[in-house]
Amino acid sequence: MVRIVAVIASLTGAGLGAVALALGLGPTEAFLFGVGVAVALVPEGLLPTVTLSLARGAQTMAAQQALVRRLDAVETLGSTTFICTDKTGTLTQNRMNVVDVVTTAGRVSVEGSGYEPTARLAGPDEALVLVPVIARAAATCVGGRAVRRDGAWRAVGDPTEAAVHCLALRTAEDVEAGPSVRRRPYTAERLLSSALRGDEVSVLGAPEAVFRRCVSVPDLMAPELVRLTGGGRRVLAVARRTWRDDPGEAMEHDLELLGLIGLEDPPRGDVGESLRSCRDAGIRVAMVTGDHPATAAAIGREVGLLREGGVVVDGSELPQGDAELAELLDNPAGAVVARVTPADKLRIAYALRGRGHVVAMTGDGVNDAPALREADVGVAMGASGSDVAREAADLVLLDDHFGTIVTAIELGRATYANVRRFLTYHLTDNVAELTPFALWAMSGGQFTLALTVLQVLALDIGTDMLPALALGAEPPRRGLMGNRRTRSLVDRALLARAFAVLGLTEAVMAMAAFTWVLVDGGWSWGGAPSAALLATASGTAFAAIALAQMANAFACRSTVSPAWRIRPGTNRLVLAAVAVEVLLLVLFLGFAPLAHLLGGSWPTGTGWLAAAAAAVVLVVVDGLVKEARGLRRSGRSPGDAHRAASM
Ligand SMILES: Nc1ncnc2c1ncn2[C@@H]1O[C@H](COP(=O)(O)OP(=O)(O)OP(=O)(O)O)[C@@H](O)[C@H]1O
Repeated sequence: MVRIVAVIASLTGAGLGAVALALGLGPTEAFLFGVGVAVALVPEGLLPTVTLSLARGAQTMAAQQALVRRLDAVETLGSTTFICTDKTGTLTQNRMNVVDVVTTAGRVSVEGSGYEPTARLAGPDEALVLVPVIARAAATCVGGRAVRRDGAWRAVGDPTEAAVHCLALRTAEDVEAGPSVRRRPYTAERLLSSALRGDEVSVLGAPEAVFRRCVSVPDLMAPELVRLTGGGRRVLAVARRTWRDDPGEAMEHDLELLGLIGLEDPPRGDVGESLRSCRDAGIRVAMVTGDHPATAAAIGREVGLLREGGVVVDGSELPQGDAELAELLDNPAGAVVARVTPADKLRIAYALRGRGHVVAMTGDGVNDAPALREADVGVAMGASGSDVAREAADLVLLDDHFGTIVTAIELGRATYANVRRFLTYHLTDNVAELTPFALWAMSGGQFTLALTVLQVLALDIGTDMLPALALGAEPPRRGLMGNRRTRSLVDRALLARAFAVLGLTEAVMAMAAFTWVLVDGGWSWGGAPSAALLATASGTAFAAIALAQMANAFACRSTVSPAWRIRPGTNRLVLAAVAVEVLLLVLFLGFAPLAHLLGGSWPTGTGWLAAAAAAVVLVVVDGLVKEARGLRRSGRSPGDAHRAASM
């Protein structure tokens, strides 16, 4: 954006310089005019202010466990309209615990805490005797472990696997005993893992993947699967066979089904609240998970992601066309896509972007990298994700928490609102700086030029810089997520306020102060004032703009509240910046060598009064416009008025 402004400013400067030449101004004066226009239009302080504001946003996010890997992601985060999130670990705690075992002779419930190897088992005797067999076979397939460390039992490796190992510790003896194990680890493509110990093959995996490989599936398994998944359990099926060859894919067929294991993974406590914030902000959320559709739907309902009328779809049944896919997921009552593959995730990100959404997509696996790159904001898990996913991401969640994504979006929005604040502030100044050059040219040089190019630079880079930076640090307003965010940074409302209200007032007041001092000193239209009179009048115009900008710093803190209704102490940086601005103004006008270089001298008493009036009038005009707009809004809808109150 800064580059675009610079190009427009240069072209406008060159164009108007040429017009001035055509109107009869001498080449030197026309050139001076062109340079003045260009310098006045370029908000020289904007680039560092934007960069520092984004950096500050990134720093605040890091303190909230959200690590931004690219600075511009801060702004993109604030624009997010769709979040595609994992389930396990993001919406849930990823603290797996086996609570159900279904054997071929009936079901057994397991009551144990965390990864502790003690538990109470309840169920029919003929089922209870089968639990150790299932647990041992399942544990053979996994590398994750439940271990005692620093006095507590913890998961080492994948929590699902650690919970399976823990079940074996709770129910079976000599879990590790026997010949060495050759494993085929779990992959999301196969949805299962297997192991060969001696001549016995054990297979553990998603029920549909294991059932397909079994010789037969006892009748009780299908309803038990529905019961378990409907209760939000992650379900693993366990099967076995005898094998006297090398381990490989072939051994994972013609299996005997031993049973099902149901794991509980409680939702994170504050996910419901984060989801409500998303809804208030008009952000859609879809769960995109590798888990079973019924498990995912149950968790979705429990946390409030999926409501009446929401959609649940299996990854293998996604619509072929991208437009239909995006339309299906863009559901205000929530969407769940289960048994999803990395390729599905890539398609989902692509389709939703095609529908105009700004998409944040979470991912942890190596294969998630393309989807993370396709999304506007790729979000990787810092605690459990792979390095490849982190490399591909724009945002890394240090705590894997869904709430952290929402906090990052909120902070992104706050940063975005701040960029709009200081943009308004800078643009106001540009109007006031451009006006003297425009009047001078339009009058064919009859109206004396009020500002020098160096004075314009002193305003842009000197006095304006710190208040703009302070506006970039405006603390987030409560209810910010309730605001529908404007799509573009510079919209009609911002331009109208900066140019037609603030800029116009500041320009009129500065030029009035300048003319007042000139006329008071004996100048009349078309005449050339003495050098001393011009310097005093020019110093007055300079002071009027600088003082009006001090008032503007307070006015720009809000787009709805008049400056007199905003408590100054809530952004002390603005107070400090304005104090420095006063010192700079005194230096620029009172320190003779500098004042001489810039081309303006210390104003008279009436000059100072006229300059101070610019500040007062700017705050009053801005405040009255805000009050009038507030009245109009509350006349229309009280809800709108409340919603708009945050920026
Ligand atoms: N270590 C494992 N061994 C065998 N099967 C497993 C293992 N881990 C998971 N599964 C099965 O594979 C399915 C998908 O699990 P996976 O961990 O790949 O999903 P995910 O995409 O990481 O889930 P989420 O999006 O919720 O984080 C599970 O429902 C489970 O049935």
